[in-house]
Amino acid sequence: MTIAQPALKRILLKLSGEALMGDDQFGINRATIVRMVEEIAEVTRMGVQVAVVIGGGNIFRGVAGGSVGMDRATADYMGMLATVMNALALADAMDKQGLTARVMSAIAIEQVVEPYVRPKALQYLEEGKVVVFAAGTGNPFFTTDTAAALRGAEIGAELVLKATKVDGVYTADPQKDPSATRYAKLTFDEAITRNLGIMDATAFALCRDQRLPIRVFSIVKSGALKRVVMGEDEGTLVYA
Ligand SMILES: Nc1ncnc2c1ncn2[C@@H]1O[C@H](COP(=O)(O)OP(=O)(O)O)[C@@H](O)[C@H]1O
Ligand SMILES: O=c1ccn([C@@H]2O[C@H](COP(=O)(O)OP(=O)(O)O)[C@@H](O)[C@H]2O)c(=O)[nH]1
Repeated sequence: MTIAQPALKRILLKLSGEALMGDDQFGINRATIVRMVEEIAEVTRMGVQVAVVIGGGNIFRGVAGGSVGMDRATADYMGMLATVMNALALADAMDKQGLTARVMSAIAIEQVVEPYVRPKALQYLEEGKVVVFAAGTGNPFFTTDTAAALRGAEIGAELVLKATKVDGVYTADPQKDPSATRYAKLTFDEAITRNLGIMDATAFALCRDQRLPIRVFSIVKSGALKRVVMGEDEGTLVYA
């Protein structure tokens, strides 16, 4: 009997902050995080190297009211700090489930997390550790989706996997337009010219230029991460 091998060796998984909320209104839902970590552990055991970029929307949108009228860059730094909190929670859950996780932050907070140093991140991945990239790109006016594209390119990931609440890229936002239909695949140029709001244009453009494909899939659907890693058709593929 031949055992099926994963189709991918190194992946960059983008988890939106909102995905960590589960059914809660904001914050981190423990059951949701535990389930996600189980899925990550499963593919790691198959020998896939996993790096994660975590969002901050679940915490940041909870405090965003207080940022109304604030300087944009200052509010963005608050958003980046929110991703550090999520990264710590995620890494803690990973350690509890037998994975070895390392958080690397794009902003220096040295008493709390180690700084992002690319060769160190590559070393951890080679060692089978899960690297959680926190604080996005470290720059205001960007998003964690762009951070996923950037770090994905930097570590030589074969694919960026965007795990989100919807199960792919639709002709319009499916949460607002029930008649929207899902693409099985589409090019970056199509995604950008059609202004599809699933990811920002900066992230799409970076992946397009680096020829780094993105697969958008549902975080709610159990086993989806493994199916993507096995090369099965799950969600939507965006390619150059
Ligand atoms: N064309 C589209 N196809 C799929 N989802 C879309 C589209 N346009 C907007 N969206 C929205 O983008 C969201 C996915 O982005 P994500 O980063 O997970 O969420 P957020 O930006 O709210 O944190 C989905 O929840 C969906 O409602
Ligand atoms: O490189 C980055 C990444 C994130 N952010 C800020 O952090 C917030 C949270 O990130 P994001 O919205 O991407 O999280 P998600 O939607 O994935 O939960 C953003 O709104 C930005 O304010 C930023 O300024 N630069």
